[in-house]
Formats: sequence, C-alpha cells, structure tokens
Amino acid sequence: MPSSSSPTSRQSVVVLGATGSIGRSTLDVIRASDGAFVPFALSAHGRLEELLAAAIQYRPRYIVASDEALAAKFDWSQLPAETKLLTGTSGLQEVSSHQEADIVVSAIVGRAGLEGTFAAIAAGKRVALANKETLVVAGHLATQMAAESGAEILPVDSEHSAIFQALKSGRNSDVKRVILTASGGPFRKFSPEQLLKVTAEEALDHPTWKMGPKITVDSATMMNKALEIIEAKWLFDLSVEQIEVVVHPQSIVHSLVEFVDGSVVAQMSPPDMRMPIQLAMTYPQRTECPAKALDMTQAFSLEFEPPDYERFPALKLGKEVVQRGGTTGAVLNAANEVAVQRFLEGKIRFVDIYRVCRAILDEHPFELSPDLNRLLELDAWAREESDKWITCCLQQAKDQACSNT
Ligand SMILES: NC(=O)C1=CN([C@@H]2O[C@H](COP(=O)(O)OP(=O)(O)OC[C@H]3O[C@@H](n4cnc5c(N)ncnc54)[C@H](OP(=O)(O)O)[C@@H]3O)[C@@H](O)[C@H]2O)C=CC1
Ligand SMILES: CC(=O)[C@@H](O)[C@H](O)COP(=O)(O)O
Ligand SMILES: [Mn+2]
Repeated sequence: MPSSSSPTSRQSVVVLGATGSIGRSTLDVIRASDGAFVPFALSAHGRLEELLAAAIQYRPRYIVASDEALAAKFDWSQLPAETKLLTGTSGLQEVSSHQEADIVVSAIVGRAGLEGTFAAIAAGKRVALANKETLVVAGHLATQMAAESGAEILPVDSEHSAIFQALKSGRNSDVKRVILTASGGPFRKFSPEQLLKVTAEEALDHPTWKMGPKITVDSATMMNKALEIIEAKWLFDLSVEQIEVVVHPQSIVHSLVEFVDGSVVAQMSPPDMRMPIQLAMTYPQRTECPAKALDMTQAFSLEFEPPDYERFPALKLGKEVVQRGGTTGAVLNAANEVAVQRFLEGKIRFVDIYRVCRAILDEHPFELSPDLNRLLELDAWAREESDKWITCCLQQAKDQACSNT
C-alpha cells in the first residue's frame, strides 16, 4: 500500500474547540484529506461568527455553541438548514457520544474540555486528545474509563505524539525513561530580576509555536511542561522516575525515548501541530500532511540544555503531582487557570502565577481516591481560593509586603 494512501472509509470527526489554534489546524487537516475525514460536529464558545462561517463552509450535521447565554443572543439565521444547533455542555456531550461520530478531537482549552472528552471516552470513541487538562485533572479516571469502554486516547500534544511514535521502537517493558523537550519559552534566558517585570504581551510571544493564550503563558512559566509530565504519566503508564525534561529551543525534536540498552529514539519535524493532529486521526496509517517536513538539505543546529528549576519553579509541580496523585492535579490545574487569567488581565505579576499554585496546593484538603464529582467540586473550590489569595496578596502589596518578595 502506498504511504500516502488515505484511510479506507470516510471518518466523521467531532471538533471540540473548532475556533481555537488546534481546532483551526484540525480543520486544515480535514480540508486536506480529500474527503477521508468529514466534519460531523464543530464547537465554539465565544467566537460564534467564526463558528457560523465554518458551518456555512463545512455543512456539519451539528454545531455546538457552548456558551448558552451568548448563543441565545446570536443571529443564527444564516445557519444551513442541514446543520442543527446545540448549546451548552449537554450539546458537547451529545455530539461527542453520538453513534455516528468516529473521532473526537478534544481541543477545548482547560477544565472546560472535560465533559466532552469524558463523554467521548465513555462512548468508546477514538479521542485525539489535545486537551491535556483532562489527564491533569482526572487522568486515573479517564484511563480507567477508556480501558472499560474500549476508547482509544491518541495524543495530539506534540511531545506525547513524539513519545507515542518513538515507543514503537521497542517493548514498553524495555523503556528506561521518556525525555520531554521544552522550548524554554520566551524567558529562557531571563534573570530572576527580569522575570519580576515581564508583561503579558512578552509572555504571549512564544519563540517557536503559535498557540492559544493559556498554553502560551503556560509555556512561558514552564507550567506547560509540568502539565505534560502528568499527561505522560497517564498516557504511557510511567513512574515519576521515568520522566525527564530537557530544554531544546528549536522545537524540532519533539521528545525522546531512552531504552534500557541506552539507545535514544527521537521524533523530529518542524513545529506545526497539523502533523500530530493528523497522525492521531489516521493512526496506524500515515498519509501526506499539509505541514512541511524537515528540509535536511539545509544546515540547522539542535541544542539541548538542562532546565532551570529555580527560575522556573512551576516545572517542579509536575513531578510532585505525579508522586502525590489524588486531588493534586485538579487543584493545580484550577489554580493555574485562574492565575494565568489574572496575569493576562494585568492583576498579578508573572512570578505570582507559581506562588498562587503553590499556596492553593498546600492549603487544599488532599484526598487520594476522589471521584469525578469530587474533583470538579475541588476545581470550583480552588478557583475561589485562588481569587481570594490574589485579592489578599494585592491588598498586602499596597503595604509593599507582596511586591518585595
Ligand atoms: N495550540 C497548540 O499548539 C497546542 C494546544 N494544546 C492543548 O489544546 C487545547 C486547546 O489549545 P489552543 O487551541 O491553543 O487554545 P485556544 O485558546 O486557541 O482555543 C480554545 C478553544 O476552546 C474553546 N473554549 C474556550 N473556553 C471554553 C469553554 N469555557 N467552554 C467550551 N469551549 C471553550 C474556544 O472557543 P472560542 O474561541 O469560540 O471562544 C476555542 O475553540 C489546550 O488544552 C492546550 O493545552 C496542546 C498542544 C499544543
Ligand atoms: C505544541 C505543543 O505541544 C506545546 O505544548 C508546546 O510544546 C509548547 O511549547 P513549550 O515546550 O515551550 O512548552
Ligand atoms: Mn506540548
């Protein structure tokens, strides 16, 4: 069979978060697939004009406007007759578990991605998972449910896609460790003093990837790599000792796997998410991709350096959460989502993002075996506590106590 062959039958694709960075790249992949993939349902939250335009272009069976209040005010008169409008979380769940949906691309950002992803897992779908927060918050429940339902969780996150590919070189029992690459973000070379003053605009200027604002700030704090350590644990059933991080500023080597014989297998491609998105959809097949391949006729260099845990303390939280488990992932994720948002609003400093996460993790009522309801309760609790902590810190800053630390 030629390597550029398309999947044998048409696959109906649900794109949760179709208006985001991953969502738009997914639509590119679908467009380039020559009909091998067809959009079955598309969701959006705030960008309803874009959702409507996509409905007119792709004529999916469903669109989901997840913000019910916004959806109620929007003019849907141009919606094609064959496309049905659903709203809210129940709409996300309905399309993700629909019997005619083959693949669910989970590309909503943050905890908001959980309900749709869990519905897809429960229904036994192929889940092309970009929403790493599902595994950070509830990795033990998601993987257990997938084992029961027969759902396949295929990584979209570039590092995890690389590990998934490199693991094919040997037996899982012969893996010594996986090494996640990190770009180091825009502040890789900044001093602690410089980090005190960085702006949201600077944090949003990622050196190698164009992504949504939340993950871009996570890359700048290196919280993204902490979340990816947790994600790797659940995707590949690894112990904390088996996960390492190396800084690789070019974002060409997407990650590496070291086997017990000392051989290290890496996956390389230019930084373009369409490649891992497509692979998660076509696997085990590989097909031609709209993303460019590496040009090995040109000179280029690859650098690697150890991460600096002092300047980027958020990175330590990944291993801590893998070690402690239980409720820590849900609490860390919620505190981080709030802190990133407040940083983007100019309410707290860049360095305060870690401080909020540390404080809320330390004060939370730890439990070892929470169910999903309890995790979502703690998510809400951690959001409230994070905002209280920030308010208190801002109050103290007025007396210099916060800004001098
Ligand atoms: N971008 C990337 O290259 C990578 C992203 N990821 C992960 O993929 C996920 C998406 O990231 P990215 O595409 O960058 O993010 P974006 O911010 O670009 O897009 C987020 C998407 O989620 C939707 N959304 C936002 N809030 C809600 C909500 N409360 N309920 C339902 N939908 C909502 C948005 O809708 P709308 O725009 O209409 O408001 C949008 O479609 C994240 O989990 C991220 O960590 C992982 C690896 C790489
Ligand atoms: C594209 C992707 O997978 C992102 O998660 C990316 O890795 C972020 O870059 P950092 O390595 O800077 O976190
Ligand atoms: Mn990544």
